[in-house]
Amino acid sequence: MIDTLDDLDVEGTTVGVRVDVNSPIDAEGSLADDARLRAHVDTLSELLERGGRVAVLAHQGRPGGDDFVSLAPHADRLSVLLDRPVEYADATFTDAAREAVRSLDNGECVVLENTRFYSEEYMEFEPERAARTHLVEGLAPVLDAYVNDAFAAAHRSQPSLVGFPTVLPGYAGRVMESELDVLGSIEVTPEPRVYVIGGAKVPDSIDVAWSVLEKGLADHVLTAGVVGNVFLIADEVDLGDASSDFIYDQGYWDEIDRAQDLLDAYGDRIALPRDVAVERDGDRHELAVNALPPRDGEAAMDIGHSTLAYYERILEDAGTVILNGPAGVFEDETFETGTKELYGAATSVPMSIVGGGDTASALRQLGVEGFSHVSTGGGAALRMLTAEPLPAVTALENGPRADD
Ligand SMILES: Nc1ncnc2c1ncn2[C@@H]1O[C@H](COP(=O)(O)OP(=O)(O)O)[C@@H](O)[C@H]1O
Ligand SMILES: O=C(OP(=O)(O)O)[C@H](O)COP(=O)(O)O
Repeated sequence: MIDTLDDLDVEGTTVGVRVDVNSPIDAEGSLADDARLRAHVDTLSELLERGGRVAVLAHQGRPGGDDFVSLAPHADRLSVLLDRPVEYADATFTDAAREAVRSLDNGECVVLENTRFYSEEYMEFEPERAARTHLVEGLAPVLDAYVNDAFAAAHRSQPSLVGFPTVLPGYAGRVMESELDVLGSIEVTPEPRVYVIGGAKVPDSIDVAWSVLEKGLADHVLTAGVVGNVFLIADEVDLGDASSDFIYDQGYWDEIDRAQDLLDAYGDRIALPRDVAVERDGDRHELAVNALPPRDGEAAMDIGHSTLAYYERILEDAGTVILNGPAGVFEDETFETGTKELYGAATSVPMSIVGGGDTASALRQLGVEGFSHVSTGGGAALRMLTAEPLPAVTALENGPRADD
């Protein structure tokens, strides 16, 4: 049982609110999409209107990535969305951060700096250990309560997600509450159930595939995107050096063995791309799997039309489809077809659930709509749809209550 904002006496309370505003960032370092910020407006407005003093905690990107940037643009955008001043502090748990939080008045809000600028926040801990990190020990003393609205990060056991609710009374925000509500009952969704795993987070996707196949939740797993490429290599298809180097550079080479094990165990329920699209002479060029490898330098950037026809046939009979991750490099118009058509076909399935920051932004960009539920989370939604507990939710369940 988790407490929600209905259980929190907000007036005059200093609340640390963990949100997930991890967003695409453009070449100028600005937000390329603000959907994840808009999702948290209800929670933040409610806390502020009820007289809370709000310190916003969030991560952006991963160390080393081009999108690993400060939360200053997020604070500016939140100020517009909340229609009130939102301060930004370039500190998270130091004296400067504590001072920024202490100086809040009722109904005021400060966005603290990207939690992942501190190395401990990019590690996974048991909650008790997470509670002893610099971030939590430094900031918790100036907070009265902790609200977790970051459903999209709830599959991570990082300090800002599992440490704070171990030492402070914890509450689910409105996004967290509604996501848990919708996604908490996967076992009772209509069958057959099809999971589509695309995108670029290969280890997470393979974990999910294992879990749903092992538990009998998935009748079919359709692979696409980089995940599909890893499965093709595991199936001994020669995708050429460009795709292989990309997978190697991402540190996903070991995933090929895991994909192979999965194919050995559940190959009859896993569908692999039958063709891929590469760029040739400036255009999209589709190659059947038996015509691979492509020419030197050509990478598999999307699934092709024969794969689409194959996957659409499977979707025609599905009762539920759960999708995460674009089918190709949708950011490039030449390779948006796979994502547009596959996701478009999924909207005709009686129950269609989509997850993922990039996926949701791809669908908006491509104008694909009509799903039963578009989750703010990708990995988190998938983890939940495997009927696995989310560490950040477990930490809220097990943490102290205001009346303890
Ligand atoms: N074949 C491919 N090669 C390289 N990148 C790909 C391919 N297919 C999809 N992608 C990339 O995957 C990224 C999104 O994946 P991911 O982060 O896993 O999605 P989400 O945030 O929805 O979980 C996009 O930037 C897209 O360009
Ligand atoms: O974007 C996120 O996850 P998602 O891509 O699975 O939707 C979350 O912000 C978690 O980020 P992370 O996968 O870098 O831990």
